[in-house]
Amino acid sequence: MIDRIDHIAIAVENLDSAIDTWINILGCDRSAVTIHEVPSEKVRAAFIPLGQTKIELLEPLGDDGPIAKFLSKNGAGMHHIALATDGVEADAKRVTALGITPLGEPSAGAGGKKIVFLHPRQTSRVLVELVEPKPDHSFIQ
Ligand SMILES: CC[C@H](C(=O)O)C(=O)SCCNC(=O)CCNC(=O)[C@H](O)C(C)(C)COP(=O)(O)OP(=O)(O)OC[C@H]1O[C@@H](n2cnc3c(N)ncnc32)[C@H](O)[C@@H]1OP(=O)(O)O
Ligand SMILES: [Co+2]
Repeated sequence: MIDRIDHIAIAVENLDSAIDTWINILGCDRSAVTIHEVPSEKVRAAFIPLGQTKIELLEPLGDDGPIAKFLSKNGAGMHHIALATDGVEADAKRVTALGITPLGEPSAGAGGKKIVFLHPRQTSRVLVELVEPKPDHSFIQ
């Protein structure tokens, strides 16, 4: 069941300067930021904790991949909203029955959490990521 926003994601050209911007806006220490490279998504991600949710900053790894393509078309900006669920497979099946197509099978996202995306054409043109936090919450960020 989906029960909260896990993170709000922003595509950025330069991760380090975006981290500086957002830790200043949020008034948090840089030591609270966790950075993950996820080659399968061709992205380097920084998570900044914000109460029960996070800001995710995404910089492309290389010239191809979803973030590179998004930036080349739109420049930096809001990229997706991630919703936390205790069962990503069950929710992917549930939304499929509603006619919303998951983009592929659930796979490992940042920190090894199980993720799947839904096509924005079927979700009010907002890219939605379903994310299943690890049971031991070993990867809070
Ligand atoms: C490190 C993992 C991390 C985590 O949280 O753990 C991540 O979040 S990884 C984030 C990067 N990975 C992804 O984004 C994977 C899912 N995305 C995709 O599969 C594609 O980006 C897709 C299918 C959304 C779009 O790819 P496509 O090649 O079809 O791009 P187009 O530019 O042709 O777009 C088609 C259509 O979709 C609209 N679109 C694209 N991106 C977005 C977006 N971020 N938000 C809303 N809408 C989007 C685009 O405008 C086109 O619409 P159209 O009706 O054709 O004008
Ligand atoms: Co994400």
